[in-house]
Amino acid sequence: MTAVTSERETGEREGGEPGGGIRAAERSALETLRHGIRLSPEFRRGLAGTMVLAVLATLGKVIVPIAVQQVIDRGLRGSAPDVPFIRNAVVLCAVAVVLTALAGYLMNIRLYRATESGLATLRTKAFRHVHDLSVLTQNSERRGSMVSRVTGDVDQISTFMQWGGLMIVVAGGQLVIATVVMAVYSWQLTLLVWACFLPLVFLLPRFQRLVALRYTAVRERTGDVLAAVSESVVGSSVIRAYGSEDRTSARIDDAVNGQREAQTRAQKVVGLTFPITELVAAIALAGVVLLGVRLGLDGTISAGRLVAFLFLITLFISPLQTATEVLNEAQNAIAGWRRVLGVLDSPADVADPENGVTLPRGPISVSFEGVGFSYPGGAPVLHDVTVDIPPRTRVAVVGETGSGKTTFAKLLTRLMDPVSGQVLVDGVDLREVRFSSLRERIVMVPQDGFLFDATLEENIRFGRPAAATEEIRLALTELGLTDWLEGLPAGLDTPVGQRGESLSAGERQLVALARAYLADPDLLLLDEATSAVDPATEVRLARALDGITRGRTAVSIAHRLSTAEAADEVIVFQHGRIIQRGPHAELVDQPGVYADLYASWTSATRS
Ligand SMILES: Nc1ncnc2c1ncn2[C@@H]1O[C@H](COP(=O)(O)OP(=O)(O)OP(=O)(O)O)[C@@H](O)[C@H]1O
Repeated sequence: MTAVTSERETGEREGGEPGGGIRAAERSALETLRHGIRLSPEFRRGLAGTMVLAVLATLGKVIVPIAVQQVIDRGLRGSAPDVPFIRNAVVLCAVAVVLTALAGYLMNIRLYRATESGLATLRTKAFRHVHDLSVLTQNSERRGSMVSRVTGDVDQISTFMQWGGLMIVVAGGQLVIATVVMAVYSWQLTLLVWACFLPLVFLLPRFQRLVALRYTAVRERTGDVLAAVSESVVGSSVIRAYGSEDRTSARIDDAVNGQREAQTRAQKVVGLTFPITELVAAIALAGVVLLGVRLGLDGTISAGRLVAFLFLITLFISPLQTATEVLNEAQNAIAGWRRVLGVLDSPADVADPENGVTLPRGPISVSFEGVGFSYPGGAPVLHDVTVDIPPRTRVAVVGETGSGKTTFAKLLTRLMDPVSGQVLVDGVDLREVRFSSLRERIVMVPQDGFLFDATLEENIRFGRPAAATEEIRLALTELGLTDWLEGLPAGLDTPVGQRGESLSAGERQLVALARAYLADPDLLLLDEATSAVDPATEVRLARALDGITRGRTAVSIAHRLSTAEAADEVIVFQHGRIIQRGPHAELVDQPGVYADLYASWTSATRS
């Protein structure tokens, strides 16, 4: 069970905790569980009934030893067996066994139902919250970790809640009830049994720590395998192009072997639990037989009680045999809870305002007033940016790499909020605008717009889910893309593949533009793609860009300065400040950053 759990893990464990994760890591195991159950109250639903069934299932297990004792001591005591008594005892045993099995089954069903609905709530809450987190929290290195938290980590909790948690309840009850019955039969033999098992009870947690350590190594090695395999799959074209298949295979082989060895080392320790508990049980049995016979000869214990004792000892063994695994699972589950709660506790730093403003439709104006921004823990990347963009103006934002252009665009779409100053649309602070209104009026087309594994039509419709096929066709016609559409094998029904891999980079941009055009925003932000495209697509892109920006306020992060040439105004960024502003024709004649950028761009494109 543990091994399976470990293999499901992704290797992305403790690292990359979002802000709240630190708090979550400080919580004690009990607090973590309490907090988790508060967030998904379904876990508690019907718990009292489940506990009653657990007690019944456990009680049922001691009925057989008690019946055996009664049959031997009372049914077989006289010169002739008391057949009716024995028959009643057998029937009672049969009923008890059936009822125990039934109670166990019902308890399982109830437990599964409660844990599954609790986990479903947890998953939904975690996924929703991931969407609420700003881009600051969701930077690329953390996205994978977020996904593993809401999938693998929740699965880990699930394994424990449905198996380990139950084992703790049943096994704990089994130990208590068996001890009580044994003590009633003979306190001397009970002491003997506990004396044999007590060292094991102290030893098991230490043992479990060793198991946990070995499984940590397994998880690390599993992470290596995943990293090696995913890198080789993602980079398969580069690997083939450079003929480095052998090196890649060797890396994968090493990782797989490392995981196999770690897994074997872990299993060696886990496998020890069984023989050790068996050995202790055998010693206890031998001791009980020896001492029991002496007590029997003294007349202190009856034959029936002694035999029942031997049965009761077996009730001891199973919980102890699985204790190492259960403890390990409990530890994994608590770690899983901590990581999931870490996601849920990360504050959504860009919040939808309560009673937010809905902006009326129509041409939009933008103002940045003394805006400053720095990424968490980083140096300021925008300094006192002040700029006005009148409605229906086409603005090109240019600057060297890392000068702050994308940060400017992210602030304008409220993917994050400024550290100082404010961003206004139509005179309203962005922080006061209702999310739905904001997303309707302002659309950003990123460099590589994400395409879903669906048809071209479905991908374009993402801009406006209610759009009819004819409207999608019309949008493509208005953007001058009819010839492109007709050239595609299945027209609008062409599948684009995962992330749009069946299309060229330029075609993916065309789809992203058509999607934005269909959304019909009043302010359009374009992060122009840097990848080179073929001349025919270049012409189509230019045509589509012209069509999409016409009559709107449009801000383009221009990597090709032809976009700046066509814009009404150019804004030049350097080191997070606006250092030049004006039409291309004016700026290109002034000595300065823009003229230099333009000169190097023209020489690069002409060479
Ligand atoms: N998520 C982030 N976390 C920390 N720092 C960041 C992050 N994103 C960008 N930066 C830093 O902010 C600065 C401005 O980056 P920005 O992406 O705005 O520049 P840019 O002008 O758009 O660059 P490019 O043309 O290469 O896209 C850079 O120094 C960059 O390293």
